[in-house]
Amino acid sequence: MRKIIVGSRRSKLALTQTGQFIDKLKAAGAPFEFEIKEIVTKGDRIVDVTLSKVGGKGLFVKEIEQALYDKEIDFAVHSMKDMPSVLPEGLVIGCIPEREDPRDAFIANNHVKFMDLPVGAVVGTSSLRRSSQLLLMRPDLDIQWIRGNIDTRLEKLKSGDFDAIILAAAGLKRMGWKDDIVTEFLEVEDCLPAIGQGALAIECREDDAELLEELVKVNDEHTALAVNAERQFLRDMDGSCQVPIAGYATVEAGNVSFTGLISSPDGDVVYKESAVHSDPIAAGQDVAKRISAQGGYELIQQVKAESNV
Ligand SMILES: NCc1[nH]cc(CCC(=O)O)c1CC(=O)O
Repeated sequence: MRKIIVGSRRSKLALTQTGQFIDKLKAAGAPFEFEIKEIVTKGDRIVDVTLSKVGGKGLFVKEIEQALYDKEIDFAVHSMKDMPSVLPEGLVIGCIPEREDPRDAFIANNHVKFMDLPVGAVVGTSSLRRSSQLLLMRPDLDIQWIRGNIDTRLEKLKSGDFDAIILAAAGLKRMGWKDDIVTEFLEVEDCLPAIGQGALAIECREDDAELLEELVKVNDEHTALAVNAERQFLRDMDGSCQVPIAGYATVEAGNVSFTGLISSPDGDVVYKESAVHSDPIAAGQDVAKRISAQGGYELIQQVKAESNV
């Protein structure tokens, strides 16, 4: 029996996601043995500065992709939202399993609801996408950067450094946290998720036919269509971490409904558009085109030039 080496980051969430995906493959009857190989990425080593300052998406995947090239691993389980919009030559997303909850979770001390937070309350997030959308609803809030894994962030909340924090619902749920620790799930209409949020990307070599044949058995059609629309938007907008970018698609009766958002880092300028198409690529492109026509693309180029990426 072929032994498949699975690459994973070392964080608890990454290892949990990887273990859960391997269980799914086994349940689908994949005729392999599995071994997990832990890989430390640049994103894991940088803990003292805001990630958006040190260079965009890809921080969590580069070393893992090198290990795929070097055949040290056979596939890797990534959070889709950490994946750059274009994959390097020779590597593919072998499948996209069913998506977890795509929403952001708002967690406050004493379970004070978001709109009931006192004026000037301190909210912890290290995502420009989240901060710009939260400030649209509550311009008075004091957004402070927070880093670390889920446990660390919950600890910092409890210690009183923050009145509230925002975490992806998917991470919490995969780690087995019950809904009752969440004060409220932010609806996608109010806080549009990161592109691919809640979904996983299973990345492998494109010539590994034997593995690909098993991976497609746990592909989720609806999730894959939705993520294709979202990532087309990401590609067309030339997104990077410096610019708040969000997007979320759903699939119903063969149609993909996609909403995309771009905003200035301070959240003062926001472009948000939706489109429905049977083709996910067309849905992503349509929204990108409309946002670009309003000035969204220039906004991205301007922010990039200012930050020298
Ligand atoms: N930004 C880091 C990150 N990358 C993936 C997840 C987990 C959620 C997911 O799979 O979308 C998280 C944590 C978070 O944003 O709270």
